[in-house]
Amino acid sequence: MSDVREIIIIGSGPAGYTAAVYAARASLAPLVFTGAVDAGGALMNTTEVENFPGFPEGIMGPDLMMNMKAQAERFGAELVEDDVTEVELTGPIKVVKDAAGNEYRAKAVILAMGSGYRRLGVPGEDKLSGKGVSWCATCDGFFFRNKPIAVIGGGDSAVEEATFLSRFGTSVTMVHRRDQLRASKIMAARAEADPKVDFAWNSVVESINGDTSVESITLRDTTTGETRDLEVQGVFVAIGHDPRSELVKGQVDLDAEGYVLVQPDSTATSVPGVFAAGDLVDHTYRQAITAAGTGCSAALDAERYLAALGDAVLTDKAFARAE
Ligand SMILES: Cc1cc2nc3c(=O)[nH]c(=O)nc-3n(C[C@H](O)[C@H](O)[C@H](O)COP(=O)(O)OP(=O)(O)OC[C@H]3O[C@@H](n4cnc5c(N)ncnc54)[C@H](O)[C@@H]3O)c2cc1C
Repeated sequence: MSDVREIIIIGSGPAGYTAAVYAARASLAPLVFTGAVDAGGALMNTTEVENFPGFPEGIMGPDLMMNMKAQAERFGAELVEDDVTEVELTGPIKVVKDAAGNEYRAKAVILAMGSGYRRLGVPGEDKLSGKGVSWCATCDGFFFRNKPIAVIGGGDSAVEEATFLSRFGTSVTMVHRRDQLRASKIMAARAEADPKVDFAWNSVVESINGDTSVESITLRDTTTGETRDLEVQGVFVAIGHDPRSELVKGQVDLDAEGYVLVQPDSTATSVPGVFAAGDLVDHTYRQAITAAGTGCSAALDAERYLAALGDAVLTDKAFARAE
């Protein structure tokens, strides 16, 4: 059993690193898989983070994540900069395999693989990401004060983004491929009643244009095929999220949209010894601070689970001695 660790954490966003800080400080020597390409998580792709408590002047996303990494390492977390490609979670000893073909075992696993914002996949989107293109109005809306904005999408979250952004922008154009919103009636009515929100119906984005920042988007009318440019300085893409739960599909319970299900008031999944945190479980808030919060909870839940396992082993030994 010597090569069996106490705890393995998969993911190095705010959820994974916070879980690592707590687990390391509890002397559980966590092994953290950071991911090969996305080490540090979603905030590595953003500029200023202004709403994470403790940084009154804001902090650059990559700096915040480097700080979290350093804090986890300071207390003894061990990092593997690779993707986990396979897991076997059902038994009492969990097996985790990485892309390099190494195999690791642990008594508890924390899943913190996050979720990916769906991208439009059009020219200009990658180049201007963080330079006018955003996936998070709560995070970035403030930067578009008195500027024209477009929100792409027609569901509840797109409407929520649009009505939130109308506080800041001079105008907010909702670009939707259909001729009416997909959002619930009450949400749609809210957008329609907002004097700053207007609509580009039957429209899809062909490209996002600008050299160093967004200057316009090119829209194509889905009924006539005609294209036109719309001058905007902010583009918020709100066409959905996909939790990165493929790795554990079929092993832990997921909801219909693929988010990992946890028990009420807990981070425990359907499998004993497996906990989940951050955007991987979160339909609603999807913020760095909420991910960090549930990362903390997952480490504390795992710590209690391991302590109970230890108690069970001690009790078994005591019974064995008495027999
Ligand atoms: C552009 C942008 C700007 C944002 N700005 C803000 C902001 O200003 N304020 C705010 O509060 N929130 C912001 N957010 C939201 C915030 O980034 C997320 O809510 C938060 O990062 C979620 O944390 P997480 O740890 O759950 O997941 P993530 O940060 O997504 O991290 C997931 C981690 O899992 C790893 N991973 C995934 N699969 C595997 C695997 N198979 N093996 C190993 N590792 C794996 C990835 O490499 C990554 O390290 C922003 C998001 C984006 C995209």
